Amino acid sequence: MEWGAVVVAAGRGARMGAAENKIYLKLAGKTVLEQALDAFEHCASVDSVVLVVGSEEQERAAGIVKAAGYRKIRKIIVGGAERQDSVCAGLNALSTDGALIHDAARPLVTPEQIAACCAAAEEHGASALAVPVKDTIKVSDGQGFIVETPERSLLWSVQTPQAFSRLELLEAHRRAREEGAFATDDAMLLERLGRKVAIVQGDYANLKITTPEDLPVAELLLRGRQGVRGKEVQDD
Ligand SMILES: Nc1ccn([C@@H]2O[C@H](COP(=O)(O)OP(=O)(O)OP(=O)(O)O)[C@@H](O)[C@H]2O)c(=O)n1
Ligand SMILES: C[C@](O)(CO)[C@H](O)COP(=O)(O)O
Repeated sequence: MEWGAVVVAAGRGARMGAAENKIYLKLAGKTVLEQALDAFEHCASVDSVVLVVGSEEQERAAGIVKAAGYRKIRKIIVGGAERQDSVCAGLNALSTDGALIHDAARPLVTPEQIAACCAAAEEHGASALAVPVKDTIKVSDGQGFIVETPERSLLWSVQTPQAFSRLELLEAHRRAREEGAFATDDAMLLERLGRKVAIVQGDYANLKITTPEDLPVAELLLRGRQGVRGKEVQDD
């Protein structure tokens, strides 16, 4: 199957509290956005990429893409008010049968994880990268009291990339819009239609840059990888 990726970067990064969109912050010498795009550029399963950016940020993103020399980025388009709107805009701009959805805010994704999501979606119809939950999770009553403790062995913390048939995901987005459903990820839009989404076990390191304390952790992990790659080159 031919795979295209929608990389969504049109958020504001309000929880980061930085002066600019968090995806333009630097991590290990590159922007968060470039770290994420690098993985898609280096993944043999991916043919093309649509980058979805904020309305004021098209020029800046185009500059970054040009300077980095990415060959797979076909379009840079403007996103919407919610992540769901940005993904939908990206899906409409993509032309491949398979659609990978990825948050630009996850700079630690690897080409291997992307390829694993494509393979699982080819086998099962749809897939999402996820890691088993480490903490005990509580459900609250919304007023500060615990009401329930779900069985932890069944809980997964879902990440991106998530992989789908492009037309099936577009249809799920259309249904969600029509029915006023709001989802924080794309797997949820298929779940609500009773479709199966396979879990691909990922890595705790594929964190989402959300709040300021995520930055030093991601920097350390990325520098560690660069160190390993540097050593591999020396050993060759
Ligand atoms: N309208 C939006 C909202 C989010 N995103 C993207 O979706 C990803 C995950 O969203 P999140 O981490 O919530 O990013 P922000 O919305 O930027 O953060 P915040 O909620 O703190 O403002 C990010 O890559 C973000 O750029 C997007 O493309 N369009
Ligand atoms: C899709 C996602 O990365 C899964 O963990 C996440 O839900 C997106 O971030 P948001 O903070 O919920 O917008």
